[in-house]
Amino acid sequence: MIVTVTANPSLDRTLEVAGLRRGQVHRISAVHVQPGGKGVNVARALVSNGVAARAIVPTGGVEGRQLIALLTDYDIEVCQVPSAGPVRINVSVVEPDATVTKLNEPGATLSETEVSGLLDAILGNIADASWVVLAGSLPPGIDPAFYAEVIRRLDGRGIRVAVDTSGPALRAAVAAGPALIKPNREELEEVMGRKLPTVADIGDAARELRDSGVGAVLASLGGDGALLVDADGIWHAEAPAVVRSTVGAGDATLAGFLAAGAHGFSALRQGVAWGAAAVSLPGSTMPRPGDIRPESVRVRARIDGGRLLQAG
Ligand SMILES: Nc1ncnc2c1ncn2[C@@H]1O[C@H](COP(=O)(O)OP(=O)(O)O)[C@@H](O)[C@H]1O
Ligand SMILES: O=P(O)(O)OC[C@H]1O[C@](O)(COP(=O)(O)O)[C@@H](O)[C@@H]1O
Repeated sequence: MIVTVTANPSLDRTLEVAGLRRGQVHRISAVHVQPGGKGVNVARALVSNGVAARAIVPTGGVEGRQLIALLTDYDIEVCQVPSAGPVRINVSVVEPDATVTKLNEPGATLSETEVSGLLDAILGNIADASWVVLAGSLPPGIDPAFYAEVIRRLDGRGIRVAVDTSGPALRAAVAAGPALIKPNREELEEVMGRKLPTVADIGDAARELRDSGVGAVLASLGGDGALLVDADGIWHAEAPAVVRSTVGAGDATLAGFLAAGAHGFSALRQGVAWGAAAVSLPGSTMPRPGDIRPESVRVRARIDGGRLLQAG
């Protein structure tokens, strides 16, 4: 069982438009409304590929009820933590060249009681977990060290923790030594406090994080694929894709990596295959087995030191 925690879930509206122009009226050509938030997406990707997942989510308001209704389409065990404020709505605007503009709400403030309800829900629903995935931003009202606190509470219980978040929450989580983090390039640059223009720079940063106590770093690099540094080595992998929507691609990558054992180049291959499949699907649609092509992924153990990453 893989348990995901999404402290700040969302209803994701992906709008397809011919071209975004500030200050103009736009006619939308297609709308996708999907359950969202990073841990929710990881759980959707896992169950879509036959891996058992439980999603822990605070749910409030009409939007929370809609989120739960949309999740009934998936075979996910959902653990709801009642909250007074509504689940946020995040809007992504996708243009024909696959440029994505994301408008993410902060989310409703969680009260102290709701935060301790969330912590209790996590601690009470992980006995059968091999992995706990702490994913996405924290809503207002939660201490940025919340994920770090969960990592410390799970220490010594034989449960591995993966973290996919950003900013101060990621920095605090890194200091608590999780088994795995899945930053994208921007998040990694933020945590390192420096620019990382090349694949080699990403590898150096990932090694430094491992030296500081993080078990493994799976850095997703958009069109440049992903780089893994774990106890056994370093690999870079990428796959060609016809890009339609990148929303949720990082979540699909993390799900594929965990589903494949979360270790070494074969798990990296699956992660990149799931990410490449996700970008070819509309909205934040998670790939199913028929969409995923691990044979199209090229994995290298030698890092092309000078290779500049695409502008992102
Ligand atoms: N333009 C692209 N072409 C091919 N694959 C892509 C592209 N953008 C993203 N991907 C795939 O999706 C994965 C996750 O994308 P990324 O943008 O790094 O994550 P996040 O969604 O977390 O920001 C990448 O590792 C890659 O496999
Ligand atoms: O919690 P955050 O950082 O605001 O991100 C939430 C958004 O990220 C997503 O999980 C998509 O994530 P990625 O595109 O990074 O994989 C959306 O479902 C959601 O709207």
